[in-house]
Formats: sequence, structure tokens, C-alpha cells
Amino acid sequence: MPASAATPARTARTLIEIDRLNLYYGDFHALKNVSLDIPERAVTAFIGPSGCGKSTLLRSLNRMNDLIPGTRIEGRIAIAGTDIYSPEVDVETLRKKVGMVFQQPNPFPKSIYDNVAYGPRLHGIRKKSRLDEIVESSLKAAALWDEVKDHLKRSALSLSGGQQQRLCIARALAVEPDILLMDEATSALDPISTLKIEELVQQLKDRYTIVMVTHNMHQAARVSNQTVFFLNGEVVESADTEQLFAGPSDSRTEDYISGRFG
Ligand SMILES: Nc1ncnc2c1ncn2[C@@H]1O[C@H](COP(=O)(O)OP(=O)(O)OP(=O)(O)O)[C@@H](O)[C@H]1O
Repeated sequence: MPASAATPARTARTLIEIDRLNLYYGDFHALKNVSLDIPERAVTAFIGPSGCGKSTLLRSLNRMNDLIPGTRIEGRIAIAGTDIYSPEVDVETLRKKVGMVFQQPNPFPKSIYDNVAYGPRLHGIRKKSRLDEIVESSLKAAALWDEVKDHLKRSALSLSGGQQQRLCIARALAVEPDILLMDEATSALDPISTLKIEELVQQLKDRYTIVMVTHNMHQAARVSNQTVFFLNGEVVESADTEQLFAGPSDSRTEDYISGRFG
């Protein structure tokens, strides 16, 4: 594997603490005693074979799993010291702070402008000049502004897949999250669009904590600071990305990254 091109995290402060997390879908035990620290303002990649629980853990970080009937969790996830599963936590506020981007770009069938303004409007921002500012800064942050600034009223569905995915990133950024979750966010995109998103992730990590699920080990090696290897619902190994790819400490990680399975 290539050595990580990612620069070291600026800070090692932990933002997300996962402590002995167990998650069940009905009788199925999908996450087993997962404990993990996720550093602030860095990129953490979840890797592992299909079905090992990467997306399940990602969805647990903004309680998207609440939407799946029969899901039960034990253990604790704290963000900036707050247990996100405690009864006092408002899930809408949590999801504002922990944005998510999915595998398939899913812009609303609205204009480019209205896609980005959607979240801020939902949170009560009405003033046109303020919305204009947010739309511009979010599209700039998502490296899309120059391509769309002259036709913000055009339908988001007229954009290419890669542009749509950057629009979805802009939409997530418009509500000022601290954390951005990316679930296989480039797997439906062509190589050039993938590269653009990878470059974007490198820029965004100075301001946001990014957690990404990827099937692509080379991508994890290229863009992440920390890599976590999952197998059968368990964390096998979590380490600095360069270290994990150069010298994994567990033979199962070694087998996976050298392509012996998965
Ligand atoms: N809604 C659900 N109901 C029941 N089981 C589920 C549900 N979602 C996921 N699972 C199961 O939980 C396990 C973990 O799934 P998850 O999607 O988290 O894995 P993953 O590592 O992200 O896989 P992939 O890389 O294929 O997306 C799998 O066995 C899956 O079949």
C-alpha cells in the first residue's frame, strides 16, 4: 500500500469517544464491544469487508440507526463529552452538528441555491442576504462555487454526479456541523470526481472532524489520519494510517490489507 499522503492531524484531541458499544438489529449482534477514540479535526477511515459493521457504527454517530425499527444499543458514545444517547439530547440538534453524506448523491429536486439554503431555512434563517452568504460560503467550502455561481437557480439534478456529491457536502456544511460523516461517498463516482472529493476532504479536515467509510483501502491510505479495521462487528485494529498500512499489529489486518480476503 502507498504511504499515507495525509498530513498528520493538527491536534490529537479526542472529539468522539465510543465506549463498549454493542448494537443489535433484533437478535443480530452487529457491533460487538466497540471502543474507539476519534480525533478532532482529522480524517478517520473505517475499513473492512462487506457486512463488518462500518456503516452501522457511522450511523450510530448521529443516531440514524434510531430510524431502523428493532435496533438496540448498549454502551456509550460521547461527543465533546456529551452522551449522545442520553434522554436530554435533542436528535435534530445532534444531526445538525453531525452531518452526513451518502453513497449516492441525493440532492433535492430543487435549485442549487435551495438545496444549500434548505437546512438554514429549516433552522429559522429567513433573511435573504444571510442565506446568500451561507450559500456562497458553503459552496466555496465544498469546492463547487466557481462551477455553479452563475446558475444557482438551475436544478441540482442538472449537475454531474461528482458535482451533485459536492453539492450534498455543501448542503451538509450549510448548517455548520462539527462532524461530517461520509458513507462510501465516492464509490458511485468516476476517478476524477473521486479525486476532487478526496482533495476536498483534505481541505475540510482543518475545520471539521471527518469520519469516512470506504471500501477502497488506497483511499483510506491517501486521505485519512487514523484508520480503523473492522471484522465481524469488532474493531480489530485502530491506528495512525501510515502505521496501520506499513506495519499492522494484527495478522487479520495484515491479511486484509494485503488482499488475502475481503
Ligand atoms: N437494518 C438492518 N437490519 C438488520 N440487519 C442489518 C441492518 N443493517 C445492517 N444489517 C446487518 O448488520 C451487519 C453490518 O452491516 P453494515 O451495513 O454496517 O456493514 P458494512 O461494513 O457497512 O458493509 P458494507 O461495506 O457492505 O456496506 C451486516 O451483517 C448487515 O447485514
